Amino acid sequence: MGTVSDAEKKPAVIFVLGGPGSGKGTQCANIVEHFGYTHLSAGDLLRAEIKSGSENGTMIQNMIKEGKIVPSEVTIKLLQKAMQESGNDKFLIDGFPRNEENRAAFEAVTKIEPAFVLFFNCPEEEMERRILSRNQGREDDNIETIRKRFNVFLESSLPVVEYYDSKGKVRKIDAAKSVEEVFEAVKAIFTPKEEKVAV
Ligand SMILES: Nc1ncnc2c1ncn2[C@@H]1O[C@H](COP(=O)(O)OP(=O)(O)O)[C@@H](O)[C@H]1O
Ligand SMILES: Nc1ccn([C@@H]2O[C@H](COP(=O)(O)OP(=O)(O)O)[C@@H](O)[C@H]2O)c(=O)n1
Ligand SMILES: [Mg+2]
Repeated sequence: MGTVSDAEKKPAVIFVLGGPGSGKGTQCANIVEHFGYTHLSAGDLLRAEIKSGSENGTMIQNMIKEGKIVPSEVTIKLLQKAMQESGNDKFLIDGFPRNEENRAAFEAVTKIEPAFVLFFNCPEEEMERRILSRNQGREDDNIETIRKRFNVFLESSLPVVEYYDSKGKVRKIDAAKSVEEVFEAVKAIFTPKEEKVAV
């Protein structure tokens, strides 16, 4: 505990960001299959926390319904627990950090810097279409909440992407294409250069 060897064992983290409906979850599932990462969706962890009947459940549910961002203390605890339980040492953290508070708190608490940020760039009309046909029974996938989530994305989440961009850490993907085409672009980022076949 707290030794140098612990510091050496810091897990590899990739933040997967993009607006609601940009395809983060879909592409993370593909990356898991091909590259052995563990996928941790902050939204999925928060929804599981509601279902578990936790004391924070009602607060989380209300915030999700309003498209607001849950205090990072709650979300980071869930992420840390899932990381420990996974037994893996490489993670796709999907939908987090969603604002500056998420970002700064994660860094302060875990001391982990992401290897890079995978950013799915998609026009709002396309994201809206996708969410409205997602059919996962989510309480926030209605037009009223979607509009609020888009505003939060523009005002709070994009600045986080810009912060990492200023550090040269953003790998931006055109997410408006088909699932297959987007995954081709994703694969190019995850495949080490020496393994790429020259053409
Ligand atoms: N490239 C794509 N083209 C069309 N539909 C997509 C694409 N990627 C994902 N979808 C669909 O759009 C919806 C939102 O995708 P999802 O992966 O849940 O996005 P996010 O996690 O960013 O909100 C899902 O119903 C998914 O099947
Ligand atoms: N870091 C995060 C991620 C999600 N959330 C909440 O969970 C909701 C759904 O997040 P999600 O990542 O599952 O949504 P999508 O971008 O996948 O559509 C967000 O709108 C927030 O209310 C949060 O509070 N903090
Ligand atoms: Mg998602």
